[in-house]
Amino acid sequence: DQGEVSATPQLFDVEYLAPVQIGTPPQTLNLNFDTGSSDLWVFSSETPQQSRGGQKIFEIEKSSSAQRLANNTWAISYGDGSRSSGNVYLDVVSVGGVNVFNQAVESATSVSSSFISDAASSGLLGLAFDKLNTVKPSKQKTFITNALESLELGVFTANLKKSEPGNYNFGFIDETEFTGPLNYVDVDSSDGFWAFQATGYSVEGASGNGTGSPVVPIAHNAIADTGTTLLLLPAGINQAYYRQVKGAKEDPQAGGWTVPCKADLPDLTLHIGSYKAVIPGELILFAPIDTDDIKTAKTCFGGMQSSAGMPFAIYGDVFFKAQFTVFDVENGKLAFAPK
Ligand SMILES: N#Cc1c(N)n[nH]c1N1CCCC1
Repeated sequence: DQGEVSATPQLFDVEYLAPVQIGTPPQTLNLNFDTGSSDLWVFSSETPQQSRGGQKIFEIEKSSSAQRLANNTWAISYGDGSRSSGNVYLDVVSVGGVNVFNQAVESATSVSSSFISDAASSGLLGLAFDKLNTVKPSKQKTFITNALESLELGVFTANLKKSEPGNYNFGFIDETEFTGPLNYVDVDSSDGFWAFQATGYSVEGASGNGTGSPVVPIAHNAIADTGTTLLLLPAGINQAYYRQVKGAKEDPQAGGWTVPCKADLPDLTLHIGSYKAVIPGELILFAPIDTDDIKTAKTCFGGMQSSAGMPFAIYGDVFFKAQFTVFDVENGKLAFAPK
């Protein structure tokens, strides 16, 4: 079996939503596919009215195949301080035609403010490792773990795009979505994340001769996380990069590095083993912070920020807009390729 779903960016590419069918008859909800967590949770008929902000909800009572997983609950909190919790059901879940029966569908009875105010997202579909699932007392499996035996190839892939829909594929690798060979890297899933080792970076134009700075070996542990918007890297990489940008500054008021919206940003190359992952400078220009009109805005937030204080760097959506990525569940590997 195999399937493909669109991944549609919300305003300023802050998150990407994909359609998921849940229950019988199928109810389609747009969920945030998150390779940084392992719970599939939804706004539902159990979510208090006061905690809804216009999201489409999963109407549990309308699904003839929904079964309560008695005496089990879930509660999750994310790195940005957001959190949600509730009850657990088993039901049929389909993504791009890939069907999983008896998938744990976690129904929210409580959600924090940032979820309430995100009207477009009906919840999350976790794609990290089962170890991170929060259901207690019986930890549940992710959609991809449950789907694995039915998939042609034990993989899923991410092909996100700047300001236009991309896609997630399940069970196959579409060679038309990338160029050149796939570069495989080892994954350490012992903490439940798609964690890997990056070996350094270089900044185009840094040496002034256009061939880019020498590789600076700031090796760092990183996770591949589609649920994070930006590229969060060691402070030293941020300093070396933004020092090349006239008008860039680290502004605690803004929450990090800002650049003039008209800046011509250099490319950033992330060295992963022998692979050079090039992040085009224009992807490191993120949302305007002084107005909502990018045409007149003067100051923009940087698409790369510091991971200082975090246990690892986080390769978020900015990275996946530049690099086609294979999440090889079968072999516990990641693979990257330019697009
Ligand atoms: N913070 C954070 C975070 C992350 N590292 N992966 N997914 C996250 N979220 C999903 C929905 C809210 C935050």
